[in-house]
Amino acid sequence: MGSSNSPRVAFVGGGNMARSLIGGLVRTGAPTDTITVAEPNDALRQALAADFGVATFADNVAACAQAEVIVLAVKPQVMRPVCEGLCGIVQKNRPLLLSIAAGIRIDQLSGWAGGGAAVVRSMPNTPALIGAGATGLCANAETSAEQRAIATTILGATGLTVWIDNENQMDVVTALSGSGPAYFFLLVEALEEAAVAQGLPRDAARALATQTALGAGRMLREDGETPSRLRERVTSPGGTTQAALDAFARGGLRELVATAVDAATLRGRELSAASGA
Ligand SMILES: NC(=O)C1=CN([C@@H]2O[C@H](COP(=O)(O)OP(=O)(O)OC[C@H]3O[C@@H](n4cnc5c(N)ncnc54)[C@H](OP(=O)(O)O)[C@@H]3O)[C@@H](O)[C@H]2O)C=CC1
Ligand SMILES: O=C(O)[C@@H]1CCC=N1
Repeated sequence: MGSSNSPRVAFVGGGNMARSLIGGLVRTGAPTDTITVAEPNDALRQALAADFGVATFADNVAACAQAEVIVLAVKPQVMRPVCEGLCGIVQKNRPLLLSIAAGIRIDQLSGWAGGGAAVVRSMPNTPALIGAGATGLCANAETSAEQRAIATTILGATGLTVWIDNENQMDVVTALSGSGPAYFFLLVEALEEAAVAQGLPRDAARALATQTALGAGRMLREDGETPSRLRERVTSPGGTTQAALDAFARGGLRELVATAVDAATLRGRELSAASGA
């Protein structure tokens, strides 16, 4: 962003994910007077105003009054009343609705806001906080090419963006990259515990596990080789890595990962079903 034609963006919900997206926008040069935030928590409002210089509101409609884009950044469980409360302003001004909520479908968002709205459903992740996010996005037919480009700019300010054509696949995106950081954190936790159990001091175990995760992640992105080829390069025949990988295989690691992703995908579908049509 960062020009006089930056769109006016209102965030509804000023929690963790909204903070990371606002930070990305401000870092990449969006004028702070184009950003407003609605957030019920007084302390959060004050922190957002102090940290980013954006205007904050306790009232959702007031925050969205001038917005060309409304970023819906509340929990899935409160999305319905939030959209219903914005119905009047959406029908009057026809802003783009840009949701980051897990599970909630485009037709639900549009219907709750009175119908006919341009809607982009997206799924960012917490590395957005440090500009290393990964976001899947999906638009409905009412969304113009210009609005898609705006959505790409907003989410792209925090990292990689990937457009998904089939909305049904957004629950898989949620299960993969939305929840995914937690899977890698869990693996690092488990590696640290295992090394401590073998006698390594905790500080050393955490530092080595953390740097190994970073190094492996950078190789995945920068080396150009497939994950399986990179794994093979570490694995000397009859060596230590092979012994560990055999133990993972005996424990059914791949099947367990598939079961976990399936559970997260199903949970996304349950979240939308629980909110009604
Ligand atoms: N955390 C993650 O890793 C990811 C989360 N998401 C999605 O992002 C969304 C937000 O998650 P996250 O930032 O973690 O959650 P947070 O709870 O940190 O943020 C949500 C904010 O919305 C506020 N809020 C509650 N009700 C309303 C309302 N009626 N109007 C306006 N604001 C309201 C909450 O206030 P209060 O706390 O006072 O209720 C809270 O500050 C969710 O839909 C989630 O599915 C997407 C990708 C990754
Ligand atoms: O756990 C959740 O439901 C949210 C969505 C993806 C990451 N956190």
